[in-house]
Amino acid sequence: MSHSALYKDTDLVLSIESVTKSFDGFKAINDLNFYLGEGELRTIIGPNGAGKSTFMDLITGRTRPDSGTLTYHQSDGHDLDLTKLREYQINRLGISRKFQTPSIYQHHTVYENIVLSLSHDRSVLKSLFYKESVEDKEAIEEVLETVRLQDMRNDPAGLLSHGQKQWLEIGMLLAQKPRILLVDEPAAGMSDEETERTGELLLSLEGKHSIMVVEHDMEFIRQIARKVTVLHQGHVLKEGKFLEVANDPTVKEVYLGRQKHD
Ligand SMILES: Nc1ncnc2c1ncn2[C@@H]1O[C@H](COP(=O)(O)OP(=O)(O)OP(=O)(O)O)[C@@H](O)[C@H]1O
Repeated sequence: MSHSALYKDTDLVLSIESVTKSFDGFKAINDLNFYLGEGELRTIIGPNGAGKSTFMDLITGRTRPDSGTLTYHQSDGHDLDLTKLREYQINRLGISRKFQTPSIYQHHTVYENIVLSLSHDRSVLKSLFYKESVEDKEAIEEVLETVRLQDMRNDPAGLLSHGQKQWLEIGMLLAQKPRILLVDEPAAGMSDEETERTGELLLSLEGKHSIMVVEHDMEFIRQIARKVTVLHQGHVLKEGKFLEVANDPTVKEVYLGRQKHD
């Protein structure tokens, strides 16, 4: 690709250019251009139906674009065309997604859940016989500390609060050391205190992973906002700092105004 030298200089992990995706003739994603930097924490907002989920689906290979390019810039400087890869291959490259509903093993302890996520074999039974290496143990300790679940390590995951379950799942993904982490409405259903802690957690990941957070809660976005991307009708309407975006008349009209009416 002619641009790759430029991309390396600017330390991008992902370049999305002119991407369009239609469902039954309706453009859920319409000429989307988007760039994600190494280690950046990006928030994606937009009204219902703006195309946020489809956008995430395109990155993870769950959905294929009709046209346009999705380029993953590997740390060794080589570019990969994500549209040519299957979902599991994209995941193996280090692109992970945290869905809203946690998929943890309720009857296993917090610690075991992280061990399970570390093992490359997908079978639960085999994973339980998986013996962690010294490095694995260190990595697990680091994850437990990051998600602040050290004291709950021996508790069955099913006994955790809603917020703690969400953090555990983020921890399970972190144990796999993703380069890009996509997080879908992490604060949904959380108490104010849990929401704030989730914000602190995401902020602590900045610089270590490239993170994209899709979120609706404006207070939460204000807490974690660095660069904010506003999606509208499958296209980037505005990108910038929280206040720039929040005070933009067009954004207010399509997003904030509509939310007020809702
Ligand atoms: N598989 C599909 N088949 C048909 N239409 C779809 C499909 N997926 C999404 N759409 C349509 O594309 C548009 C964008 O949907 P998408 O779920 O990506 O938006 P969103 O921003 O995530 O919305 P929300 O905030 O409500 O979750 C919507 O109008 C939706 O109805």
